[in-house]
Amino acid sequence: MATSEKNLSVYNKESLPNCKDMKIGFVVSEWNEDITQNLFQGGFDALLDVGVLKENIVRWNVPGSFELPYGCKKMQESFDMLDAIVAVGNVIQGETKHFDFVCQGLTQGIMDLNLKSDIPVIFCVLTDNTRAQSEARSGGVHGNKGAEAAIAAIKMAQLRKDAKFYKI
Ligand SMILES: Nc1c(NC[C@H](O)[C@H](O)[C@H](O)CO)[nH]c(=O)[nH]c1=O
Ligand SMILES: CC(=O)[C@@H](O)COP(=O)(O)O
Repeated sequence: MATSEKNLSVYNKESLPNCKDMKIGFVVSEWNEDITQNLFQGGFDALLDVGVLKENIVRWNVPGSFELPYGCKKMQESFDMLDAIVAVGNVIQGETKHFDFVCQGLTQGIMDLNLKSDIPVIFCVLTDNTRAQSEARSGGVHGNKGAEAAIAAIKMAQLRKDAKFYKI
């Protein structure tokens, strides 16, 4: 299903675990800052809506999306009490192949963090052909990917808790 066939901001609160003790981090890219701020706000608002406490949310900024893996890694090391981290970025195709390398690098970096470390890192990065596509997915006609990512963070945080519970 393509994003254009769904609303990224829609979630079922009833299906979520108790979130009041969850601690969530955001690492936010400053490139395309209007878009990434909207993504962050969408995620922040969704977390409060489902019961996460404002004081249990931490945010760091990085210069661009290519720096997201490093920022998330340092956040994992600095705040080992976090239940999940959301990596927020927006990469828009320009005239050159730079888009491909930024997207490949950040995607591999975030996947590596998920496979090699304990705190889950959620991929809240819009990788779009046009600014219009990014605007539509950060609080526009297709909803807000930040909200989708925040809900994913809650679900992965709970999966991590459940996994520790069942570990002998
Ligand atoms: N063009 C975009 C970038 N480029 C910057 C890189 O992410 C990186 O900060 C730079 O290459 C220095 O290492 N970043 C985005 O997040 N979005 C873009 O559209
Ligand atoms: C994703 C990018 O780095 C890109 O927006 C930069 O634009 P250009 O490819 O025209 O240098």
